Amino acid sequence: MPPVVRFAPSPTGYIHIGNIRTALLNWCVTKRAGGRFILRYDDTDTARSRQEYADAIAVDLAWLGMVPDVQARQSERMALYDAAAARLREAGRLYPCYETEEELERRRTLQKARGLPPVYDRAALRLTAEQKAAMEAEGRRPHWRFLLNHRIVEWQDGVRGPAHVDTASLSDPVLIRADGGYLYTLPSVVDDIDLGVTHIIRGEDHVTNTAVQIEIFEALGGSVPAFAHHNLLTTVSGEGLSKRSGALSIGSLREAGFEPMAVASLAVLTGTAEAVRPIATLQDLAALVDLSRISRAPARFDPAEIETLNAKLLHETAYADVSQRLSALGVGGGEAFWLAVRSNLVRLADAKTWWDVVRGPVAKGEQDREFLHRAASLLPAEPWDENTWGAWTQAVKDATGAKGKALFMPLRQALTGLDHGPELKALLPLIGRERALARLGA
Ligand SMILES: Nc1ncnc2c1ncn2[C@@H]1O[C@H](COP(=O)(O)OP(=O)(O)OP(=O)(O)O)[C@@H](O)[C@H]1O
Repeated sequence: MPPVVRFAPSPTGYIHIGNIRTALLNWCVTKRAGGRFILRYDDTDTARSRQEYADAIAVDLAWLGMVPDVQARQSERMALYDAAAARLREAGRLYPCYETEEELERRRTLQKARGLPPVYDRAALRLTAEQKAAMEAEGRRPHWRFLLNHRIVEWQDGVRGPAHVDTASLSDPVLIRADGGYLYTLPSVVDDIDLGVTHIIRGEDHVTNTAVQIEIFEALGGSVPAFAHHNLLTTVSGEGLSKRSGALSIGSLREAGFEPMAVASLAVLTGTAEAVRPIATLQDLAALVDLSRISRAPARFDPAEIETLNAKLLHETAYADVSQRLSALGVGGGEAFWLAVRSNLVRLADAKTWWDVVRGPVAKGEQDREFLHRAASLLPAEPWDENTWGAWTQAVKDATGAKGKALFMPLRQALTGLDHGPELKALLPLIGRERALARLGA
């Protein structure tokens, strides 16, 4: 059976490189096996979720080449969660609690003072019907906790190998808040069952959730998917990433002019046993993904590496793959120009700078006018090709005795206005005889 995976961000900010690592790993695992990819907006937190963020997530995924097969929004699926909550209540697995946050905090402080773990003591289970009625009459509204089975929950983790959590060490999780709103835990399981999710690949921030959710899958009679928890990406200084801070957002990397595959390669290969390098397509990247070779330690993400990777990727990119974007930038010169400049680019937009150099005007610095006049008089007739530069500079060398840097640098500076840049044997035919003569001051 082909896999069904989901990427389930909360639309509470712009997704960052860490979130996209999760999305890409899911995409790679499912698409190479002919499976489906669900984009599910976990937007039960109505105060913080925004349509604008949901739209931006879809744009970010599409930019990286991920178009979901199915989209779902939790805010539209409340009836399913209500039905599941009713079933858990009937089964005695969901119970009302009336403690306020302050009461709970006081109890936790006491537990810690006695050297006990700050785990919820299930006091609400001992409330009588009268006590509950009295609290309701006072206007207190319950929140609802899931009754854990207090057992060792085990699973074979795709990244971490055999994994287990003793749910006796956990507080019964709150599934429904006093205002009736659902926390993430229950809707996620209900949707995974309803949408037929077979593999859950997510960050290791969810390991404890997994133990709880496996108990909920079982309580609802759903089949438990395979789980894999990958390491998280951090900043270079080791800090976590958050949608709320906006740091390293996919949108900002796109606006900075990076190639989607440079971003994708770095997001997926960082913190794995694979060497970090630019991979040309998602398909090729998918073939490299091996969940069991993802490191257990958090992986530092260095934005400076994107520049290196982006440059390497462009250096190997074929003209056909960028011709439309070059036209949109106002860059001409066809394939010959692309091949001449691509190894000098860090970002695609840099091509425009070199195109401006070809077209001119170029900056005029200090010039040895006599030398340049001599060189101009030796310029061969067109048509020019890759051999023109070599033949011409040989002629200039023979005539003037200049060699090495003394020969090439004045010519480069006069022809391009710069002391560095693409190889002149490729650039000279694009500049052409007329412009070359003018730049040499002839
Ligand atoms: N730094 C990270 N590195 C790798 N994966 C991450 C990172 N942060 C979150 N994820 C993963 O991204 C997915 C979407 O998570 P979620 O929407 O909760 O994002 P978040 O960045 O953790 O949230 P927020 O900043 O809004 O609290 C989850 O599977 C989560 O494990």
